[in-house]
Amino acid sequence: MNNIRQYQVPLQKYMALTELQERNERLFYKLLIDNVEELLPIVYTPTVGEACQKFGSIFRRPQGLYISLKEKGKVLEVLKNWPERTVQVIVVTDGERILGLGDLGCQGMGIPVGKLALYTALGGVRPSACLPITIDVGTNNKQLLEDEFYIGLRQKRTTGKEYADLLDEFMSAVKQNYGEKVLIQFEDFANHNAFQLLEKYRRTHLVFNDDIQGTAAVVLAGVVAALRLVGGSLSEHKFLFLGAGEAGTGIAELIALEISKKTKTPVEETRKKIWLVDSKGLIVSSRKDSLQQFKKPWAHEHEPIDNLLDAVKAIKPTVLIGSSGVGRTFTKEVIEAVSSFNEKPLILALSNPTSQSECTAEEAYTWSKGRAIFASGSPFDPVEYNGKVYVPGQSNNAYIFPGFGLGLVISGAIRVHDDMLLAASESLAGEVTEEYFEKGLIYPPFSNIRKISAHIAANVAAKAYELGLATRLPRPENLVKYAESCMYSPVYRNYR
Ligand SMILES: NC(=O)C1=CN([C@@H]2O[C@H](COP(=O)(O)OP(=O)(O)OC[C@H]3O[C@@H](n4cnc5c(N)ncnc54)[C@H](OP(=O)(O)O)[C@@H]3O)[C@@H](O)[C@H]2O)C=CC1
Ligand SMILES: CC(=O)C(=O)O
Ligand SMILES: [Mg+2]
Repeated sequence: MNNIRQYQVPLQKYMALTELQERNERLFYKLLIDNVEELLPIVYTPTVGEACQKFGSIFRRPQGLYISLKEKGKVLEVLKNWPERTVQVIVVTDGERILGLGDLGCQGMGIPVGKLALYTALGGVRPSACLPITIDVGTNNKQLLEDEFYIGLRQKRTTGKEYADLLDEFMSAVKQNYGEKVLIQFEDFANHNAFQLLEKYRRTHLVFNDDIQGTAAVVLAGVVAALRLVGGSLSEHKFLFLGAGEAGTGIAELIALEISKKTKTPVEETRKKIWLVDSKGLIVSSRKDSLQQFKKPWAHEHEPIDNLLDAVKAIKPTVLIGSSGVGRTFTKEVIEAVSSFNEKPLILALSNPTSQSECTAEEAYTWSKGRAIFASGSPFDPVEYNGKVYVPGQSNNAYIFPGFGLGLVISGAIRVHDDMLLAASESLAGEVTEEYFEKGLIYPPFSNIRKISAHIAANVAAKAYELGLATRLPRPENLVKYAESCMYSPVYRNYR
């Protein structure tokens, strides 16, 4: 840590940690686990975003497996080149929507590598059982195509049948090589592929889309926890999203599902509490014909509104959620408006990395005159306002996916079910105790994450057994203890 702390520039810390991960993996994980709050912003958002942007020029050795269009017809052979035979979790991207930074092509590899480092450090999945994969179908990022250090295919993205065929070959090869119980986590695909891939493979493979499903579980947990501060039940709140893509509609759907289950109301009804704004304005029924499939359920009756501020004034949400990938969109006027009709507005600025956050923590607290309950996708330091210190929480799927994946792995689950997401979410919400509420936090600190992950894993595994989706039989009696016993720890053996 002393060495890492010598570096002033976060990207240099990232590079030093990458070298450490390659040189002494056990020490890397020991550092990460013991200093999780300090190192998370380096191996994960925001620094991992910068690392992906500059990936070509900081590249040393491949840390994951690249599968390119050139390998069409040979994907199984390529998979067999990976030296580990037992793989439990794959995180795969095609690099088209890296955080809120857009299409970074092959340079998106930093994301699967970073996510899997968290699978090990936060969720205890053995490093050797983690496989980062980037599928290289080209990039539409002109700057990268012209960059002499770009490491990927120098061509525009392929789409349509060629794309679908490569993905299909990949999905079959993974199952053939690693069996039915390997978890495939889709990460940072653009939404025009993400929803289709999830829909296509969720009945045949153990697949999980972190941006749609993991984000949904973490946000639902934060909102449920926040209700203890704000008051009211979930069904009494009104939600407005800026951004109606994977994160926005994924969260909206899980909230609607939870309200539906709690109030025994059809989900078609509970969706009416939730409104979304996209780049064209409020999603309303008059736009229905031109909307992408995943937005259609959110097209409620309302006159068209083309901007967020007017939507806030018209809808009067109690919860405002940013999932647009565009920074500084929660302006002073927007935050003042939402604070004018809420004693304690709940404001979540989910977009990553920090540069894309809809507002800063300081802006949220200052413009709401210290009344906002605020959390963000990338971390912000505590803020002092009017002599009081406010500690913003981090609303990031990193709270969910490591424990969620561990739960699937230890139960030998063969499919993901929405009820497992609700189970993970409930478990996380239950970890927020009074001492955190007093600081305004709606998530527990990451320093407790391994314990939290073990509880999430146990809850998810319990649900897998209940649903008949678990294959590890008999069911362990104490699932928390069992989860803990399965977790990798970076300790050295004692030799006599
Ligand atoms: N905190 C967390 O754990 C997570 C955070 N994220 C972050 O959320 C962001 C979005 O991700 P994701 O949902 O996958 O992305 P998508 O591309 O799927 O969705 C983005 C949405 O934002 C809308 N949008 C874009 N620009 C504007 C604008 N100027 N005004 C209003 N709406 C706009 C888009 O509109 P249109 O449809 O019209 O193009 C689209 O609906 C990213 O920054 C990502 O890092 C994602 C997952 C997890
Ligand atoms: C956190 C995450 O998954 C994202 O920003 O895409
Ligand atoms: Mg993501």
